[in-house]
Amino acid sequence: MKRYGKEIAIGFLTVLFVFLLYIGVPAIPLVSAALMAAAVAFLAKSRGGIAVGSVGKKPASRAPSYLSFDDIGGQDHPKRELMEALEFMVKREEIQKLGIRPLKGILLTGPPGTGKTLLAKAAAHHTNSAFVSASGSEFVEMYVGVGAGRIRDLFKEARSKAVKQKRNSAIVFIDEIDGIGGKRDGGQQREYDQTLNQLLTEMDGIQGDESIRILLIGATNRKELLDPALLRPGRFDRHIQVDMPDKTGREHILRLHGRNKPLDPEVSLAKVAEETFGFSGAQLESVMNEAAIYAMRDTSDHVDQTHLTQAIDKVMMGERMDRETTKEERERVANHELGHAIMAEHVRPGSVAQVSLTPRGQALGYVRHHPRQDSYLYTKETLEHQIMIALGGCVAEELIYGGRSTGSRGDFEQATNIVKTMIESGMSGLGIIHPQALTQEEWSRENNAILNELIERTREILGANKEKFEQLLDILLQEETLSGDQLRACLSHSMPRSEAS
Ligand SMILES: Nc1ncnc2c1ncn2[C@@H]1O[C@H](COP(=O)(O)OP(=O)(O)OP(=O)(O)O)[C@@H](O)[C@H]1O
Ligand SMILES: [Zn+2]
Repeated sequence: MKRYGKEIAIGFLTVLFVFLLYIGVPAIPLVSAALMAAAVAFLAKSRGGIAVGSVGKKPASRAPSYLSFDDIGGQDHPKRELMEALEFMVKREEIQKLGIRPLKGILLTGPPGTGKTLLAKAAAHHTNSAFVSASGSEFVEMYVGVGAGRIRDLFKEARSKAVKQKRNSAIVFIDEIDGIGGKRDGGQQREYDQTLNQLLTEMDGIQGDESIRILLIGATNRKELLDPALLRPGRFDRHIQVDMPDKTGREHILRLHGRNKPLDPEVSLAKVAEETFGFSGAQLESVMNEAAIYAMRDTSDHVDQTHLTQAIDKVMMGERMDRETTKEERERVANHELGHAIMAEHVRPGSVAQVSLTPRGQALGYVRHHPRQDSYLYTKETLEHQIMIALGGCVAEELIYGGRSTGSRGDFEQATNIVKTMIESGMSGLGIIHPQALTQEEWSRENNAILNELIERTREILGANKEKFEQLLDILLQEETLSGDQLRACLSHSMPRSEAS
């Protein structure tokens, strides 16, 4: 009915327009023409939801204002667990009849950028709940009492938003909840206590029979820091682990973020997934975005595989820098990187993809390894090999220049992290231990023992290959990059110098 009304209105205006023209009133046609235009605009708008200004243009594909579980890549396990837990909210009456205590809190734990916030938003959509959120980091510097007030307001806001949106439930999401519910010791203790107490009070106040059901979802990447009071039954009842995506998950995430981009038909996202071992969802989103930026720089209207490869490097290593380096610096960096690369080929033949002297981000050079298989278990041998690859840079500098430089800081950090894993996994001389039972001194003694032995082994291997450094250095300095195949060709047989270039 309504729609016909508009058609009739237009018809009427048209007749009026022609009539006015016919009787020859000169000023009026202008007015009626304007009226006509307005009517047409109104009609177009009411039909397609598109304003006249954009008729003819391709309507921008607008993202829906909600986020569903289908918009989250990978993470099948956390998604399933979360949906199961949410049944408690959906099937309220059954739960009440059976006298089951209402689910009050779900804790999502896992590394940054893995989609915890997305999961919380999808949970709100799935249960048709209002959604409010805050971050624990907001609370850290607050004056006494302010934090507690903010928590109270947050829950109040959740209830009133649900009423306004005519929903009968609300989800309160607190990211970095360790900022509020951190263990009660150290510094700003009084404020922590008040804020945390308020949060506990709010949680305890959640009833199963309220007209607006509240669910608290917390996220943290440091669960061990949380106050045990938060983890007691009746508070955060469910803990869901959200991990880094595996290869299939990575491909799924890449596909989701590629939906709004013109990808070249030849693009293989499976390959990108393979090469992005260890990337979080947030980093994968970044890869897709950066690839599109590279396509724009190339004035290409498609994102192709080389754009994606460039984007992986950028997200992994940072933007390519035009840094002025001296000849001596470049040589040292080249030898350092060759140390990593030769060591890598020694312990994992075929693993080096490329050695590069292009400064990126903080690094003056880098070695790109072929993607590894996703693996979740590491043997002592693999961990030792990883440490030796990390130490290869500094050992090479020692062999060639007789000393280290500051360029190995990151390598040492990586090496000591792996040593920590080894000690904690009972692979050290200390046997199976509880890590917290070790004193600082015992830690560093064991750490040094392991590292010194591995430095020695690295030195032996690289020392035996010393002449290869000279041969490879020339190519690397000249070409700025050295492919894995070039490296392997040189290592497998003693290449005369002339063949190297
Ligand atoms: N599984 C995923 N599927 C699709 N996109 C993802 C996924 N994980 C992360 N992202 C992308 O990364 C961004 C950040 O993710 P999100 O904020 O959910 O991570 P988080 O785990 O909450 O991280 P933090 O702990 O840093 O808050 C998202 O907006 C999205 O673009
Ligand atoms: Zn290094």
